[in-house]
Amino acid sequence: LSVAPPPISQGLSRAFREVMGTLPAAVEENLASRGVREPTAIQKCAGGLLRAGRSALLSAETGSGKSLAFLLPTLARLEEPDECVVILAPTRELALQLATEATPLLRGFFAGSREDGGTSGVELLVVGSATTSGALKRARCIVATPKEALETFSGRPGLLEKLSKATALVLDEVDALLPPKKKDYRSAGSKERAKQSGKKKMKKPSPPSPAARFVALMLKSNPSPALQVIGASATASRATRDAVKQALRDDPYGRFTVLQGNDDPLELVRPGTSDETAPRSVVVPRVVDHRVATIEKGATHDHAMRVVADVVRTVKPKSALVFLTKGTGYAVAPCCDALGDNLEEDVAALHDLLFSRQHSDAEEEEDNRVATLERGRQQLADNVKRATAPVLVTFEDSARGLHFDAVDLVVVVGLPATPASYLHLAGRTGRRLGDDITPGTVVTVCPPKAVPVLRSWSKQLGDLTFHDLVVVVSSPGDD
Ligand SMILES: Nc1ncnc2c1ncn2[C@@H]1O[C@H](COP(=O)(O)OP(=O)(O)OP(=O)(O)O)[C@@H](O)[C@H]1O
Repeated sequence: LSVAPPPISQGLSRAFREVMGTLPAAVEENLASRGVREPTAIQKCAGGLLRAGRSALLSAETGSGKSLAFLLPTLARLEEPDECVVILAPTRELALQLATEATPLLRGFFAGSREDGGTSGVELLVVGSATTSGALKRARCIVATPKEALETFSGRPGLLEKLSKATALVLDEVDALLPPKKKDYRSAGSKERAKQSGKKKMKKPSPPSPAARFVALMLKSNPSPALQVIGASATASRATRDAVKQALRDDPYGRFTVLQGNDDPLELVRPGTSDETAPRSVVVPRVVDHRVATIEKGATHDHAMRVVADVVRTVKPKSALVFLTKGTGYAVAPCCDALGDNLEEDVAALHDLLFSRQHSDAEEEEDNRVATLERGRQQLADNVKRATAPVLVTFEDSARGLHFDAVDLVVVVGLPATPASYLHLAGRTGRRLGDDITPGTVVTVCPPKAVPVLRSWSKQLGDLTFHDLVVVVSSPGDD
């Protein structure tokens, strides 16, 4: 099976231009090659606001184009050669994807200008990436995971100077970077009794996360009144906004304080409703079909992968992503081997596909590093588009924000940690391809006891229905 390329757009619609402004021809061409024509709902809601330099949190369903919604306005606002946009992402997989997405756009914005000089201007700061201080100082877009960003910039005045020139700080998958505080669900009575008996556990406050510390470092280093802060996530909520505001509270320049009578400095932008108090709608497109299949409790990874192989043969996907949840204790490599033994299709660890080439050239020259990034991504795209159905295996933690055109089956092995985790896993399918949203199936493979728990999340997940998957058991080679 081969995957149809996204339909070639006939050029951007008037609505898109109204939302995103006039874009250079090279940017338009790049968008056209991706089938972009009309703005998505979140792009419509957020485009004008972000172009005007406002800070905001973007909340819209998975696969709905949040990345372009923040990339286009922020890159378009870069003017001076030393200005830059800093993007934080919780995983290096997502950081790599964002850097890859930003590269041609940035080139498009600066094509022909003297500073282009053959480099993309996008620098990636993740474990294993090779970057230099010189490249970071010249970068127009720095994409990083929080720990690596913190380690690179802390205590280095030469580089902190670069942060002072940032026009925007983007926190992609913001609720993973700055998780909302857990609520204390104990009743008032039980809290009072615990207080009186003196038994209330004095919980040590946890130290600030690397993301929170990087945000603080950035605010301290950047005195610009125009610094824009943008967060994005399918599961961004008012609680997320409170968590972000908490991180912005100590801004030494007081830029994110709500002044009476003024607009909120961090608007929560959700398409479909102007009422922030309205209940959350489903955040995975309705075209996604949710199913369950069972394995024995405590099943070995061999047994679990035999069931996953049956699921793949039953659904017959173009491409599948298999997520191993933490609770299973399964490791990726043995699961890849076991699945490979049970399937004819190629099975690979997502991590190997994304990063194998990256590691090999730690000393590469600057130009080559950009090429390496693109090659890695191209390799991935080629693998996913091959004639056989590739099956990629990874941990649940690496799911957030990843986009692969061809994935029409997601297999979740074990029960995800929370309903929100389920949504981010499920949301790897049913994603936008040109003007359409491709349908997909999500199958959770878990012990029978976990099924009622999954079904009990149905309401929270926007009234999703989990049907049983009738698995066709067959052996490799059967037709
Ligand atoms: N206006 C558009 N028209 C057509 N395709 C688009 C448009 N905007 C974005 N896309 C494409 O939609 C796909 C999904 O976009 P993106 O990865 O930004 O989703 P997302 O909202 O960030 O999802 P998630 O919440 O899962 O991270 C990408 O392939 C992107 O190129």
